[in-house]
Amino acid sequence: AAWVNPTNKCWSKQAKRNITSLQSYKVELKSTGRKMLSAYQAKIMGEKELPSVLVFEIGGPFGILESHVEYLRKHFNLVTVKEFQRRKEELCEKIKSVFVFERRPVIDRELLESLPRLKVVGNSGVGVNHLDLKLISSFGVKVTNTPHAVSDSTADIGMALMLASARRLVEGCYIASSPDTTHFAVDWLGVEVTRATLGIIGMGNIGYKVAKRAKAFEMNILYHNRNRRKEEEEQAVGATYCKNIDDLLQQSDFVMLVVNLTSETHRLIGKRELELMKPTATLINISRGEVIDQDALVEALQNKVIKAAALDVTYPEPLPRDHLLLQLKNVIITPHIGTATVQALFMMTEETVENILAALNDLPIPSEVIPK
Ligand SMILES: O=CC(=O)O
Repeated sequence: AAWVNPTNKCWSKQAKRNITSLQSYKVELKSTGRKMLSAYQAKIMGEKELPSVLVFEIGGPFGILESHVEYLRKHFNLVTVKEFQRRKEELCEKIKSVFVFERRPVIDRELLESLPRLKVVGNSGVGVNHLDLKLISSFGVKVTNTPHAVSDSTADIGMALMLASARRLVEGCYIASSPDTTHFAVDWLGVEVTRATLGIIGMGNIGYKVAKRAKAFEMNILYHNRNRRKEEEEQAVGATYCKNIDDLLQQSDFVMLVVNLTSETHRLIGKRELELMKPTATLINISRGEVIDQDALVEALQNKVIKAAALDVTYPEPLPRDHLLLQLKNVIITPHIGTATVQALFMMTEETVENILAALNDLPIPSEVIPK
């Protein structure tokens, strides 16, 4: 029987969904993506079978979500790590891509050496600090990520942490549900986010989405970024550029970290930076734990150098149960849930599929990560 390309049907539906749901991705899809989608179809039609893609596992706490499997199988022949290990000789010549979610599967030299036809590592997520980009690239393999799919949900978590910390939401939940509570006293107060100063460090896709949200809270927005944003982009969200991070730290009521973890941002916030912050300020981290010197942060929180911290990321994750950060009342910690929404996870899968297909078909890749 003739091989029927299952991507055909799915792309048109998919393209429509992308265009309505991926706000900032819209622009890219319109200019390049739409053309690319039909180009994929043309190219893929010429192939006899779907490309084989290695995934960690299907289902389970660390595997591909069951609800994504059907979609992925429309584009790829999925090979789990276990299956690959069992049938290595036969499969190693077939696998052209690895779909990575968080650290799974680990891409090390041994794996790279065992996959001679590997062309692309598709990371489902924006942060690629867990990938050795130089090593991967030395095998002639490309790396892609999903900066668009993650931006709304991660910006939302930044806002949620800022609001929860400012209004002492976690303490409030405890008081409301504690058996010891007999009446609601107003003997502790939060602070308002409205019209406060927010300093955003890292003004990429996510940082900019945070700024958009903060504008609705009438916040005074400062930002620092390697590259200054265009004037019209600054004006659209009312953000002021701080070339010097120190200025931002000194002026902000809330400092939000939204940078990628690189050698330049590793321990970006240490003792000196915490001391520059206001004693009334809150530090929010939605990037990677290693951007902060955690020991310095514990000390600053204990000594009231800053008022509070709200962290979606730490090192390690999870923290050891006796870690001091878990014992401080002025700290909120969430379990790295920036992208943990139904929508974000599916869009990440979609964006990864598009990246992988583009790479496998020698087409422009929507989100390629180039090693520096
Ligand atoms: O942490 C989440 C991501 O890197 O997308």
